[in-house]
Amino acid sequence: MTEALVRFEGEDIGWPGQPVLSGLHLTLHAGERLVLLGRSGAGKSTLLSAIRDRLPGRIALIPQDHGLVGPLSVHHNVWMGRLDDHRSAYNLLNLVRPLARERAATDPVIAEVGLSGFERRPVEALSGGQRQRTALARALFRGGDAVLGDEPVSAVDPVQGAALLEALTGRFQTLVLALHDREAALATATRIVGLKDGAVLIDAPARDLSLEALSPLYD
Ligand SMILES: Nc1ncnc2c1ncn2[C@@H]1O[C@H](COP(=O)(O)OP(=O)(O)OP(=O)(O)O)[C@@H](O)[C@H]1O
Repeated sequence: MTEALVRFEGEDIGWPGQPVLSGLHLTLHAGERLVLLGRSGAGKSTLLSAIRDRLPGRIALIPQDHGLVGPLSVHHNVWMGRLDDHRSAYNLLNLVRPLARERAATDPVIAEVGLSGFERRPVEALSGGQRQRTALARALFRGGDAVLGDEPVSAVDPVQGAALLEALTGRFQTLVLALHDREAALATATRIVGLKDGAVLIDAPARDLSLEALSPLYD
């Protein structure tokens, strides 16, 4: 078995006095593609943030609200994925006027998510799906040991979503994603954790599961 990255051993996860998941047992290993499923409010975001708090190494995040800066361009938002790799004077310089080398660095990931031509467009002038793709490009640009994504392809169509999930699996060794699309989950995950009624109802290799096997999560 590969290295254990995060371990929960019978813990309550949630807010003080308000556990969302009680007595959670879960171990995340390097190289896993873990997809969290469950109805709205089941605790997927809560578990993602608990995993994020403990995950070692360089992590790329795709938050549910995208976490973009509206008045800034697509280039700047993507480039912010590597803000902590540079000194602040350099960052300020690129913020005032994007440097050719930084544009050359972000252009390929912007193209990968299908946003070529939108590099200079302020994010606030984009559609919901285009914003989501910008957040995805930022994670791809950041790179790292793992990516955590909260509904990272919810605003794009299934074909585009499948291509974007493939881009993530190609870029990161370890993935933890909350998804609502069960077919996408089965196609992407090595392991599926299904949450229901404050507990883990399903924890199994994706290859052993089917759409039918997932339906009790949504009853
Ligand atoms: N800041 C908070 N303080 C207290 N309770 C919260 C807070 N945020 C969420 N909750 C509660 O925690 C539970 C789980 O929410 P969570 O956002 O983890 O669910 P989810 O499965 O990600 O839902 P969705 O699919 O709608 O995003 C819900 O009952 C929610 O009301």
